[in-house]
Amino acid sequence: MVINLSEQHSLVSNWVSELRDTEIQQDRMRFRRNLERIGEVIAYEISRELPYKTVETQTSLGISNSRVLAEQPVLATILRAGLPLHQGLLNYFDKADNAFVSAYRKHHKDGSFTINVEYLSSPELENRIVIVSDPMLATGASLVKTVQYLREIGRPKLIHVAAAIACTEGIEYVLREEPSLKLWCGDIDDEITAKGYIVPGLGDAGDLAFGGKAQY
Ligand SMILES: O=P(O)(O)OC[C@H]1O[C@H](OP(=O)(O)OP(=O)(O)O)[C@H](O)[C@@H]1O
Ligand SMILES: O=c1cc[nH]c(=O)[nH]1
Ligand SMILES: [Mg+2]
Repeated sequence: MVINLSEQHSLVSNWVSELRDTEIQQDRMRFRRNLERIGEVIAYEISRELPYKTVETQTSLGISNSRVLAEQPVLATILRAGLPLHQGLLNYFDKADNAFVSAYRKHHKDGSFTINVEYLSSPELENRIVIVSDPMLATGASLVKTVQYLREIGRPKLIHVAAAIACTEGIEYVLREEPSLKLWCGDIDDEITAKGYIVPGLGDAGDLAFGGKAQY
C-alpha cells in the first residue's frame, strides 16, 4: 500500500518543495530539518494506525482514563541519508527501539552500482512493528535489501516505510518483492536516470545533508 502525502494539502508538500530547491539546499541545516519535519508528520500519521491500550492516569484532581501506545515500534534507518528522517520519527516515538543498517550504493567505474550492507544493529524484531526510514526510494534496491536483512533477525508483524521522495519504478519493485509493506511518501516522482537518480527528485540526499564523500 502506498500513501503520497503530497496528494492532500499539508505542510509536507511545502517542505518537500524546499528540499528540492537548489538555492535552499545550500543551507544544510534547513535540509536536514525539513527531512526531520517530514519524519515527524509521518510518525503522527502512522501513530493513528497503531494499537492503543487504556491506562488510568492520576491527575491532581482525579483519575483519567487515557489511551497510550500498546507497544513501542522499532525505528530502523538506512545510513547515512536516513538519519534526519529517523530523528524526526524518534522525536515523536520517543520511547522506540532503534535499528541501523549501512546499506549504501557502491559505485563502480562503469557507472553501475551494487548495494553493500556492512553493518546492522537491531533489537529483537519478532512480532514487532517496524518503521524503516530512508529519504530516497529510487530503484528500491537499498530498501528491499534492508528489509531482507531485518527479516533474518525476526518476523515483524508489520513494516512501514517512511520516504521523503519515492519514484514509481522503485515503488513497483519494492511492492513486487515485499507486497506487505506500507509506504508513506512525502511525494512521488515518475522518472529515474540510468544512474539511479530520481527526476526531478532533489539530487543526492546524503551529500546534501552531510556533505560529499570521497570515492575509495
Ligand atoms: O532506492 P535505491 O536505488 O537503492 O537508492 C536509494 C538509496 O540511495 C541513497 O543512499 P546512498 O547510497 O546515496 O548513501 P548515503 O546515504 O551514504 O548518501 C538513499 O539514501 C537510499 O538509501
Ligand atoms: O535521487 C536519488 C537517488 C538515490 N539517492 C539519492 O540521494 N537521490
Ligand atoms: Mg547518497
